[in-house]
Amino acid sequence: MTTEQINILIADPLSEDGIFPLRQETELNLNVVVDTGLTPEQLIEKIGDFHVLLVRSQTTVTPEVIKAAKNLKLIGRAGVGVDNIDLQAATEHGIIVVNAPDGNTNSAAEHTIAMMTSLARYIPQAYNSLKNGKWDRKSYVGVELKNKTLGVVGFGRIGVEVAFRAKGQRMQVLAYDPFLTDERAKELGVTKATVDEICEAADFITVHTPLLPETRNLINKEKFAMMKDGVRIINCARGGIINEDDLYDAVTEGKVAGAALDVFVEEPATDNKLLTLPQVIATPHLGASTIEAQESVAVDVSNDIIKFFKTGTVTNPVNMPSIPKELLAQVEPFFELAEKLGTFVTQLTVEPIKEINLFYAGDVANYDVRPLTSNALKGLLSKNHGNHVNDVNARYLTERIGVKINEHKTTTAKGFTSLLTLEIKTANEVHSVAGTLLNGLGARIVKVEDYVVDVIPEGHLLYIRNTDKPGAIGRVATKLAEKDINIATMQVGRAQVGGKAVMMLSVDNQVTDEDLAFVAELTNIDEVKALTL
Ligand SMILES: NC(=O)C1=CN([C@@H]2O[C@H](COP(=O)(O)OP(=O)(O)OC[C@H]3O[C@@H](n4cnc5c(N)ncnc54)[C@H](O)[C@@H]3O)[C@@H](O)[C@H]2O)C=CC1
Ligand SMILES: O=C(O)C(=O)COP(=O)(O)O
Repeated sequence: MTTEQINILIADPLSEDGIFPLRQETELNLNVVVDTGLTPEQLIEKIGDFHVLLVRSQTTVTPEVIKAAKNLKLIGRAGVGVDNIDLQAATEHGIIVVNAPDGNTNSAAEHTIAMMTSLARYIPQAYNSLKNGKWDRKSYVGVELKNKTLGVVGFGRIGVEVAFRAKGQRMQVLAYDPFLTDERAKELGVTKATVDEICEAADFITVHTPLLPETRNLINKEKFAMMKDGVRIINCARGGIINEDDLYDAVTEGKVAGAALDVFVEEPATDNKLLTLPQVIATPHLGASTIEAQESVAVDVSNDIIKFFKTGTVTNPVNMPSIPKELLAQVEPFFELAEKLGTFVTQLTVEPIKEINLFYAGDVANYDVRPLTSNALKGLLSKNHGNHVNDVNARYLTERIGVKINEHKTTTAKGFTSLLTLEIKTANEVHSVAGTLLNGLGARIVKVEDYVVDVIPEGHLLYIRNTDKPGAIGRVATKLAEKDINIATMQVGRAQVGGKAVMMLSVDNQVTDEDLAFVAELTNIDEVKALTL
């Protein structure tokens, strides 16, 4: 049981029913603080005490917030879009970001359909008019959805659900998504199209992509120019996917008959010029605002927080690869071994590493080995980054310093069921270490450089390279005894009789390379290194 207190800051309004997993958790010592509506300065001041930050779309998690977040381990987004969170800064600081991608799909899709129907039939305008005492039937003659073409740009969870519902309205659906295959389009009963084809053919266009550099201004002046006169536009995804100035012009010029917007470049959007246009109907980012969606996203993100602090893994990571359960079961036993190999090999050199080669051999090569590589890199970087390196940032930090990472797979493992070999290259040196899992006995290092050994990768080790001449082993043992360094186990290996050899000793207490200078001076000893795993 973990007793250390985990402080959780809920900075945006979350469903109280949805956070019940946090409230009722007993194994972890969770301290949940709800403080919504903080200014950016207040958040920066406050965040240092917290291990978890939970947000929706209102709170912007800037690099400054992350810099001030000295204890932060996890940022939870109770919803889909993470464009309000600086993922790069989070990754750099080893902070895992999780979201709740499934919980609000229905609500967002239903809201999109509600907006499209309202747009087609002028419901908000007519409502306003009637509430203002007018019985005006002439101004609000709408269009039917039936037999119209809906273009869906971004065919992920929400896009697909919108398409299903639109088909229920007997609309034809054109869909664009870089990942949409012909087979899937056919299976879902939609026609695959490009964005340009959608612009040319659609009567209604709805966007459902994330806001990314590639999707910002995806629908712009050029795209409006391609559209049919009288097209209607819906955005329940993110402000900025449709260029707001270009939309304003297209509406005022009469190209676009109307637009329904739930999201805006700047929110709260009380001062947006689009809202002055009678053809534009709008809601204040309400796509996910239903009892059901809010409960669901809060439950999902709460469960991921608990899972993270109990197991170190999460279900919905945003800035690290998600490991499916089946894969995790296969590769998790190798995590520690991979990390130890990294910790081991990095201590064999003082030169900067330029290239890392990971060789996966045998059974393990049948799986996605990227999580193992992350663990190996974590071990490798630990010498310089201590515990600031983790699964989230290990690959990022390695690549940032310009180190090349190569993964190689082969099915033959030299007699082992699975064998992991880690090789590092510096400007002048190449070092390698290999390890395996022995049935029932755990991890073993089985090869260091070219020498076959059998070493448990833990504790304090001495790695001694020598020439295979009588007396070398005895001299080392005697010298260590003189200095009161107790040998727990000892392994020797050699490439050939009388040639280069290696001794691997485990000792009871930590020693440094300096403590061992006297060993290096012994006859036939070439190199001595103290390693801690
Ligand atoms: N208004 C609201 O309250 C809500 C808004 N959203 C927003 O809806 C959007 C979509 O959410 P989901 O469907 O759950 O996400 P998703 O990840 O399931 O789908 C997004 C799709 O966009 C596609 N995409 C990426 N780049 C693209 C490009 N350049 N062109 C076309 N498609 C591209 C992806 O391949 C993916 O299939 C997100 O921006 C999310 O933040 C989500 C929930 C509620
Ligand atoms: O999930 C999303 O991406 C949303 O846009 C929902 O935002 P919200 O949590 O309602 O602020």
